[in-house]
Amino acid sequence: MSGAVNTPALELVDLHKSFGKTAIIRGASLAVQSGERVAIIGPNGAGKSTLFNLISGRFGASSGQILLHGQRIDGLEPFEINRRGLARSFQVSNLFNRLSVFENLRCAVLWSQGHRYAFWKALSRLRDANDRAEQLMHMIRLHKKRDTLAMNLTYAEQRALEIGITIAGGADVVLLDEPTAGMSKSETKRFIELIREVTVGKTLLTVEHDMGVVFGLADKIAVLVYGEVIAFDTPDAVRANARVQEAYLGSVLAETQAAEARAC
Ligand SMILES: Nc1ncnc2c1ncn2[C@@H]1O[C@H](COP(=O)(O)OP(=O)(O)OP(=O)(O)O)[C@@H](O)[C@H]1O
Repeated sequence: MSGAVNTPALELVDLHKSFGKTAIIRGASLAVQSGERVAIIGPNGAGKSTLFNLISGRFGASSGQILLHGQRIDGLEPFEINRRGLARSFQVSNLFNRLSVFENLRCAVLWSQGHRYAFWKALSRLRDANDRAEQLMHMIRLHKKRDTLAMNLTYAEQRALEIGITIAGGADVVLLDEPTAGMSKSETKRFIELIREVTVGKTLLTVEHDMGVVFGLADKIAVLVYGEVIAFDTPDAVRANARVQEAYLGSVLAETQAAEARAC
């Protein structure tokens, strides 16, 4: 055989998770290559959020392995996984509402550098953190809101700030949980562009219900049904996959088309 085999940026190997006697993740396997943008889709209750919680270390797996760049991360604490280069978006509630955009970003940068308990001592002298926060603020297009308190931002701006905080530490594998949930169509469109820009060169995993976002953003789609990845392929291949049609996508696409027809 010729050609080197690339180590996946993120790999799940026969992952299982049960809550009590109930098996939720039932042998999920997935290999995501560096730089790929992957959307995880599946019916309600399929285990998508649970999978994110396992990958980010919030839940421990019942069995199986999770590898980040070939190194096992299952069993590590969330902050250890974060320091190894995997970041997960939190919901808007993770923002410091009474801090400004700039201060939120600077806190995130300092935390990622391990200044968690000392950041108040010499903020103004920490030039690197200030520079990085400025850079992030431009990336997420909130530089004109530099001194606005997080609580006074629009919802879409808060979600952008949340993404800035997520990538503040320079993680190269980024997990976003329904990044456009609650946004209008035009906000969603702009937000997809923003996500594309800020994740250039990174590996991205999103959990997503909105098929417009899925097909607009993802290089590959992983379909999770009853805790198993039943398909992992390009959007076109997944759309054409008979098993996916039967288990999930057929009904979702029909609903989407019916909703669009009603809206016309
Ligand atoms: N901490 C927990 N304890 C017990 N059961 C849980 C826990 N977390 C999730 N579950 C159960 O696991 C199943 C999968 O939930 P999960 O939220 O991962 O699905 P999902 O695919 O993200 O669903 P949705 O699309 O509706 O958000 C559900 O039946 C849920 O009730």
